[in-house]
Amino acid sequence: MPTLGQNQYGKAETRVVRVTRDGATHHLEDLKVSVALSGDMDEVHYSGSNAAVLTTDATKNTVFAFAKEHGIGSPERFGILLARHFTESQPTLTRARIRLESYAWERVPTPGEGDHSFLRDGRGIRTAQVTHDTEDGWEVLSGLTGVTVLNTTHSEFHGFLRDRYTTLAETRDRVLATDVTALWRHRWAGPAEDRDWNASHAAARRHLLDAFARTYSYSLQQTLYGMGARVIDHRPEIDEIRLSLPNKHHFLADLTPFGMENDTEDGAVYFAADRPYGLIEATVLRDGATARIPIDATNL
Ligand SMILES: O=c1[nH]c(=O)c2[nH]c(=O)[nH]c2[nH]1
Repeated sequence: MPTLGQNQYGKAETRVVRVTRDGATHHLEDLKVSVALSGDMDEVHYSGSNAAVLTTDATKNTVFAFAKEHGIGSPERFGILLARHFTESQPTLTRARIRLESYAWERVPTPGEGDHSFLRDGRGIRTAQVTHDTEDGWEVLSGLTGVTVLNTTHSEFHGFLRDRYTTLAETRDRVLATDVTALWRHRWAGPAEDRDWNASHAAARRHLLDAFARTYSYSLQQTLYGMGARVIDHRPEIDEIRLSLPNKHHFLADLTPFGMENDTEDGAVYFAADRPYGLIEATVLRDGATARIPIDATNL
């Protein structure tokens, strides 16, 4: 008889929006939550007995009930509350992994008319992944995705290997653009739903953007390392960060058929290519730390 391997189940992509009222000033939290549970699940697969199965429907209901009862606060805190609830309330559930996306809204100012209008912020999505395993303990990852950044200069690329298929021209001045996906692992220091996850996230985000902007780049790989190292150097609570950076190529448009020069010196026109794109990925680790973020965790 074939053996059942790793398995998990739960409700994926529950969208939950919480409004908190402070008089006429309202606050909005907007999440997508995916629950994946594991444990004593041999029987449901082998024989169809559901006796050990907490329904995926109940896990979805728990997301809404917890949002009302405990508030959200931050994706990390909310993920910790949910993971703890599932592993501590059901003996058959020994592992809970909660993935969260958080969508930011900024206010549309309406002086004198209350504060209840919002504009969805398009500057990327905040992510988190909380895992509680009754044997292995806790892991909290925070991250972001879809944060698009571009430098119009201070990027060169030359000196690379050449083989018979290499045609790329060397460049001393190019546009460097990417959509940042990053996931970082927090050093675990006990139950921490009350930690200031929002401040930690804001600081890590700031360091990533600052390092992207300030690195004089000879490759996107070098920029990636600079971004990760900046976070590790400045945030003692973070031991590991994995980055996935597509190279959003901007090619100089060929204007010679029109008798026009097009060079970077005095401002140029680029063709912003869509695909294919280079994809540069790496983990940056604190000295002595062990890499635990899976290599494809940033490609979900
Ligand atoms: O920053 C870059 N890294 C590469 O590895 C690469 N390869 C390439 O064609 N262009 C670039 N740019």
